[in-house]
This record gives sequence, C-alpha cells and structure tokens, in this order.
Amino acid sequence: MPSIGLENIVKNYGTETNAVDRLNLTVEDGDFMCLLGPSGCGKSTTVRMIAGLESVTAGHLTIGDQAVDSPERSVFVPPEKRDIGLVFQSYALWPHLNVAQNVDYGLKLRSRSREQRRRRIDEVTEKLGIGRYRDRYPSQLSGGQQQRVALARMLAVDPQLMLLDEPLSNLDSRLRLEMRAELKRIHGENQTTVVFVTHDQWEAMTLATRVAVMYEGVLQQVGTPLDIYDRPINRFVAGFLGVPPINFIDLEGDAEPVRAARDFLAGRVDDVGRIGSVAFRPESAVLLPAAEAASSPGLVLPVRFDAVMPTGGSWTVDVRSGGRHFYLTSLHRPPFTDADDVRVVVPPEKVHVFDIHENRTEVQGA
Ligand SMILES: Nc1ncnc2c1ncn2[C@@H]1O[C@H](COP(=O)(O)OP(=O)(O)OP(=O)(O)O)[C@@H](O)[C@H]1O
Repeated sequence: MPSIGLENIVKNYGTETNAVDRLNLTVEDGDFMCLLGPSGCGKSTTVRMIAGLESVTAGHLTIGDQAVDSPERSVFVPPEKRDIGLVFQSYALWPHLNVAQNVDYGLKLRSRSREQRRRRIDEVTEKLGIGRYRDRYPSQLSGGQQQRVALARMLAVDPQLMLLDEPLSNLDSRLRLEMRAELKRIHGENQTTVVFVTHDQWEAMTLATRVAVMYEGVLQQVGTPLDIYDRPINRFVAGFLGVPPINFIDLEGDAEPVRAARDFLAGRVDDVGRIGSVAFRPESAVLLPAAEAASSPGLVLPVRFDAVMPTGGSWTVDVRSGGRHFYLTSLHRPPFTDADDVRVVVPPEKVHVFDIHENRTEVQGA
C-alpha cells in the first residue's frame, strides 16, 4: 500500500494567510491517519491536495515513490491517475443511476466481469445496510443513506488509498458507531492506507493509528491518539482534546488555584516566571477530604463542591476555587456536600505544564 509524503506544502487561495502553511507530514503505509482540528484549519484542503482536486501552491507531494504534485519540478498528476478511493462530505452520487449502478460505476471502469461485479455489489451494499435500496435513485434516499452509498461505491473497488472527508457526518449516532467499526475492520483486514478528516476528537481517538492535529493551517502535533492525549505539545492541543475539556490554571494574579499551582511548581522548575499555565484532565484528579489531601505530593487545590451531574455510568463534578470552575469526572458519585472542606488532588505525573509561549514544558517529578 502506498505511503503519502507532504513536504513543505503550502496552499494559498489568494488570501492574506495560507490555508495550509508549510505542512510536513508522512502518512505511512497502512496508517489510519486522522486529520483533526477545528473548522477552517485546513484539513479538507490537505486531503483535496492529496486527491489532486486542488494543486499545491508550493512544496512537494508524493504518493508511494511517485511525485504527484511539485510546482518546482512542474509535476502534476491528475486525480484519476492517482488510484485513490474518495468519499467527501458532499457525496456526489450520479443522480441518474440507482444505488446498485452507482456502486457498480467504479467496478465497470476496472473491467471486472459481470458476475464479479454482481457479487461485489451484493457484498458491499449488504455490509453497509443499503441492500434493500439498491433500485432507488439518490433523490429518493436520506442524507445518511446517500453517504453510505458513497462509502459502498468507494469500498467496492478495494482502493489502496482511501481519502475520507467527514464521511460519517450525516449518520445518526448509532450508525456512526457501526460505520466506524466497519471502517476500522476494513482497515485492519486490508491494511489500506487511510486519511480521514474529522473535527470530532472522539472519532479521531477511536479510529486513528495516528492523529495529526491542525490549527489555522499549521500542523501542531502528530502521534498516536494516546500520545496526543497524554502529552499534548501545546496548550491548543491540550484544550482541543477531551470532554469535558482539560482544566487550565493560568499563572496570573494571586487567587487560590494560582497559589496551589505555584506551590506545585516550587522545586520542580527553576524559574516559575517562565510558566504560563498548569493543567489537569477531569479524570486525572480525585476529591479528598482536606486532612487526607495534606500529605499528597501532587497538585492540591482547595475547592468548594458545587454540583454533581450524572452522565449515565459516570459523574461530572463541578467544583469552585478562587472564583473559577473546574470539572472532574468520576465513576462513583463523590460522597461530599458543599459544606465539606475538600481538595482536588492531581498526581504529579498527571499535571501538564505550559510555558508563557503555551508550549509543553517537562518539569521535575511530573
Ligand atoms: N476554494 C477556496 N477559496 C478560498 N478560500 C478557501 C477555499 N477553500 C477553503 N478556503 C479557506 O481555507 C481555509 C481552510 O479551509 P478548509 O476547508 O481546508 O478547512 P477545514 O479544516 O476542512 O474546515 P471544515 O471542517 O469547516 O471543512 C479556510 O479559511 C477556508 O475559508
């Protein structure tokens, strides 16, 4: 299966800022790479350049060992010559062909026999739960059904490289879950190289072998889902991943949480003045009675208990400190009330520290 090389890729649509700015990224053979980031960060542009639907403004793009787009070398391979399976959010089915004919389209182009084609259409339409709509036209299908036809059409030809731009966006949550499992299974079986665009961090975490987080056209971090979650390289990545989001304490002023953060940093960093914030994830913290927390080695934050919200199977706990809210998650309902003197305790290795430029900083004993 082919790998994809993006070397110093720039895309400019004629505006002041680049939609994609000096992107260096290698999608390895067999990777399930999720491009993740907020709306407008350049994910779709990146995947459209790989597909050849947009040309790069500068840089060098390769698929396998072939250069497919490189202005400097005057190379541009058109999309139909890149042997890529594509599914985009706007699924562009042929309106005059029914479901079976749409799925058959790519098979016909690849000159498979009538019998092979019939079998493959049956297989993929059944797998994607659209077998009973095979005679319907796209206009007679819901958005979610059309999206499944687009996926079936792509999967039918067993592409070596799949580019998927928010392919599950129109499905309800149950179908989305099933389709994710299906995509993951197909990837596992065929070791296809996949580039998958999503703004849904949960989707990226569950599907990807590696995640590339983008922000304002700039690649922030690439790594396995757990790398990115456990060791975010900067404040943006830390805040983008996680629900409820990570809790930040900015080292400004003298409120109670700021004092607690400074106490934690004392002896762990040489110059607290270069630290901008510390942070902890909602599931990394526990609530303890004040007396019990006193000897804890980590970040110890005096808080008032505010509210407990059931989330089905777990609890989200809202606590206050120095006029700020912090959120914790817990599998058990905490046995406290707002009259109790409690502390949030975060083990040292679970405390994230960011410098004044918002970059991750490693600290001693954390
Ligand atoms: N054809 C175009 N002409 C001009 N600007 C464009 C064009 N396509 C995208 N852009 C701009 O480029 C930037 C990146 O857009 P892109 O669609 O790649 O982002 P995205 O991360 O995929 O967003 P979304 O999740 O909303 O689809 C945005 O600022 C967008 O407005």
